[in-house]
Amino acid sequence: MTLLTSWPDSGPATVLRRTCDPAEIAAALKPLGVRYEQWPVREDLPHDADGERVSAAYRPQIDRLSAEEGFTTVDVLGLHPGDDPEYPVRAKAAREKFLQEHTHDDDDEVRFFVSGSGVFYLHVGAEVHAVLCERGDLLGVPRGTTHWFDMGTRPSFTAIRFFHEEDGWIGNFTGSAISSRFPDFDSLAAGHRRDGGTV
Ligand SMILES: CSCCC(=O)/C(O)=C/O
Ligand SMILES: [Fe+2]
Ligand code: NI
Repeated sequence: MTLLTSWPDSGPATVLRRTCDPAEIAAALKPLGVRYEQWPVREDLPHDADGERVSAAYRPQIDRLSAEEGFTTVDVLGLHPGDDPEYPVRAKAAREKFLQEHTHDDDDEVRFFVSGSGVFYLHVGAEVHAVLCERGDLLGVPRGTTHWFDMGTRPSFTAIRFFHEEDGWIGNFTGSAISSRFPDFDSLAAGHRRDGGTV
């Protein structure tokens, strides 16, 4: 189950909202201009399937969303523990990059989780909304939204990323250390599992 947790941006001592209900999550995110929906998952796909297999498996959904929203570029980003000796270095570098609060000023951030999980933290107005996404979740965050992303200390996810721009991922970092003051992926996922969640 997906988990949405909201706090004031002053810190996580007060929880403003905590829900696993997909309809509640979609309704809470809608006023922020954020699209949240769940797509049927391809159970036949290995969790660490390569980009070509992922694109082929989700081709109808990719084509439909691209036509609907005018996306011109789609890529598949995957990171899974396995035999790759480079995994620890790649995982650390990727985590550090996305953990810094940033915006994408020229493009929306639209991601579909093919497997695994990760947390998007949306810093909107005076609140922070953490969306713990898992397989089957589509999140669409409008350009200019201040956010960060945590994949945890042992990242395992594959996501399809949709872009309007050929340049792909361009982040503008705010320089804020806010991400260090909020529960990280490991802690949110552990709490969610204690409550019976599957992430
Ligand atoms: C789940 S896709 C990797 C994260 C990403 O692309 C991004 O922009 C995070 O803020
Ligand atoms: Fe981002
Ligand atoms: Ni869950």
